[in-house]
Amino acid sequence: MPAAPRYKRILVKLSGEALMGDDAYGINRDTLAGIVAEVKAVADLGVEIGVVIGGGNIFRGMAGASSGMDRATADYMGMLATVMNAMALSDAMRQSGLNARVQSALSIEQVVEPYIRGKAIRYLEEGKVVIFGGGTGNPFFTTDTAAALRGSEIGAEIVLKATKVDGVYSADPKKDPSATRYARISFDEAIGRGLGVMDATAFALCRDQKLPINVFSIFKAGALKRVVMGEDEGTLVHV
Ligand SMILES: Nc1ncnc2c1ncn2[C@@H]1O[C@H](COP(=O)(O)OP(=O)(O)OP(=O)(O)O)[C@@H](O)[C@H]1O
Ligand SMILES: O=c1ccn([C@@H]2O[C@H](COP(=O)(O)O)[C@@H](O)[C@H]2O)c(=O)[nH]1
Repeated sequence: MPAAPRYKRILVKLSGEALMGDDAYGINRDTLAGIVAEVKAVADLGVEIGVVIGGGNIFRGMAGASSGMDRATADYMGMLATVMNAMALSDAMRQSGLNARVQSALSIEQVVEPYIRGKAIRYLEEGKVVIFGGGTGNPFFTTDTAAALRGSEIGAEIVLKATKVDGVYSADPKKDPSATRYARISFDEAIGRGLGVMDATAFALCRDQKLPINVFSIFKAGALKRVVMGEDEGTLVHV
């Protein structure tokens, strides 16, 4: 008998920046199709999947604020960017045969339906992938925190941070080539060491909800499925 997935319901935090592929900005169609194939491989196992998508490929509030823009205004622009990514992701999923729904934390009902927790859970039970756009709906937060929040709300067993690096390192591996990767690390240690792969708010919420996080590279073929099957992949952040 084939092995069963370790998790029945997961929350995938998908990097916005990863959608760029090798482009300098925006969404690379081939990269998007590759990411969707990774998600489909897990959906085909019968795993219920919620997705929170980032917006760094289009706009980050901090970047706007650093060029003189009001921070909250810049953050709302960042949240709108995540809704665009959610729509592109849902469209690519539809093309691959996946049934996906977008819900937004910001109210733009002509475009996507609003976030309604009960409805999201029903979609998951029906086997639909639910893509949460608009982050938390509040400025001064990130989509990592949205992933911790939605993951807690939908009763996910784990948050899977699908990003550009293959785990949590002792320092940012893009800046420090001598950084080493942890196979496992506790929330308290990750927060205490100020490891920048996720913001402290997201780490703290997951810690308090006893919701583990697995950080892995979305560019490594089959990595998402390996995490879901309970194999060693990336870094497990645990209570
Ligand atoms: N200690 C660390 N270990 C691993 N990565 C780190 C660390 N510190 C900083 N980073 C950086 O964090 C990045 C991932 O987090 P970031 O929030 O920037 O991106 P994302 O969530 O993948 O994208 P987006 O915000 O667009 O959704 C990595 O690309 C890496 O360069
Ligand atoms: O809850 C949230 C989530 C996001 N934002 C803003 O959006 C951008 C893009 O999100 P990333 O997590 O960086 O991918 C972020 O920089 C914030 O400006 C937000 O305000 N609130």
